[in-house]
Amino acid sequence: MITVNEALDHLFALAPAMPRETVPLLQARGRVMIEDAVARRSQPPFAASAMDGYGVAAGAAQPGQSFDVIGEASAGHGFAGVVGPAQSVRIFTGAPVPEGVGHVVLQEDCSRDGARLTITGTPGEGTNIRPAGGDFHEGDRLGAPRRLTPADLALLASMNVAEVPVSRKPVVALISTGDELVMPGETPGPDQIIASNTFGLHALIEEAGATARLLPIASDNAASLATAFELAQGADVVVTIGGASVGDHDIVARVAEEIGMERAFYKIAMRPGKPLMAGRLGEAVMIGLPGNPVSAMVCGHLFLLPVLRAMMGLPASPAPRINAVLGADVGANGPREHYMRARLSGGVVTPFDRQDSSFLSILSDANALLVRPISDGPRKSGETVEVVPLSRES
Ligand SMILES: Nc1nc2c(c(=O)[nH]1)N[C@H]1C(S)=C(S)[C@@H](COP(=O)(O)OP(=O)(O)OC[C@H]3O[C@@H](n4cnc5c(N)ncnc54)[C@H](O)[C@@H]3O)O[C@H]1N2
Ligand code: MOO
Repeated sequence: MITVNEALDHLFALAPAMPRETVPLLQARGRVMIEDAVARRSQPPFAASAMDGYGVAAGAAQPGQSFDVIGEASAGHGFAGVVGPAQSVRIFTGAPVPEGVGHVVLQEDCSRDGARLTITGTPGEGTNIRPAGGDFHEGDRLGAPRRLTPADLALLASMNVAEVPVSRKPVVALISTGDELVMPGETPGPDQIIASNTFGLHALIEEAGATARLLPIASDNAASLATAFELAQGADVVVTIGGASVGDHDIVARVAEEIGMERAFYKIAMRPGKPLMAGRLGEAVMIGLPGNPVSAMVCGHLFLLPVLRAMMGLPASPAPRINAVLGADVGANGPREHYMRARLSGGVVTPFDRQDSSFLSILSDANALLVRPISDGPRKSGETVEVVPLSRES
């Protein structure tokens, strides 16, 4: 059996890179920008007032000083004249600062009588003026590759960049297999259960910025599975769920190979997730996930997400790990790397007692996977361990 990292390397080698496309900002959320964006203007483009108040000459903002108010500057409407040492302008937040003004005094620190202004408070040291280019300058770059966040989109808009080059979203076909499965909302027969990890994986894929295509459940026979593979044509990644193990009805590997899948690996030294398989299927990469619901989801985090990220142009790297302090004693680990469902809180990670790879209630409570290396000895509470965060602490 190969290791988790060896399996990941195989998958990165199999994964096709997505072509480039250009999208307007409103469609760019969560997309991977694959070329640097260059600011087409500076921000602010002019020295701008940060407050509502009165603009006076630098050094003139002293308690008791009086000025003639000679005009007004507001956002979108500058004051064209020059402001002399005994003069001031009414000015509002965002307005271009007129020539001659070096300080904006807050209106709370002033009293006004007609065209006469007197500083009644004590203006602070700060000038309340934002210098031109204080945020960024024309020509500054937002580096790629990066998955665009809401903040990035606001920055790009501010740079006057209206559309961005991104990688096309990978299309992932999801095939659940098994005579026992029905869809949520349907009425299962006495020996049937509801397809579940299919929906978790769908959400993981969409959250990663790819497109998930849920195909009809395939029955445990070659014809049904072959039909599902046909329906998956055109996808960049074909993911099967279940039928990966050694039972008489576990036919995914055989049927996939019959239709031309070139196997890269089968079985990894990992728990849960041992019967994972992968290979090339035409232009696509095929990933055969184990059916146990938690196994499929853990493999989704550890393999599918890194592969999708790499396909979209992000660095080919494993699921991020952090260090945490162990919150309970744990026994020795066996010959497979164990990803224990755990709760991470305040830097302390505590594995759940029940680690059955079919218990979704435990996975739902977990927000991290505690990584137990192959043949790791027993560990005491308080030792430092590695953790793969699954979601934010809550
Ligand atoms: N003799 C052996 N038996 C098993 C081994 C082994 O090494 N030797 N490995 C075990 C491990 S580990 C796993 S993991 C499972 C994986 O089996 P399959 O990938 O063949 O999955 P199935 O048998 O089809 O299903 C397993 C389990 O999961 C349920 N399932 C399947 N798909 C879904 C779905 N989409 N949603 C919800 N539940 C699903 C299915 O009903 C089964 O209960 O094999 C062990 N056996
Ligand atoms: O690897 Mo299986 O995924 O342990 O349950």
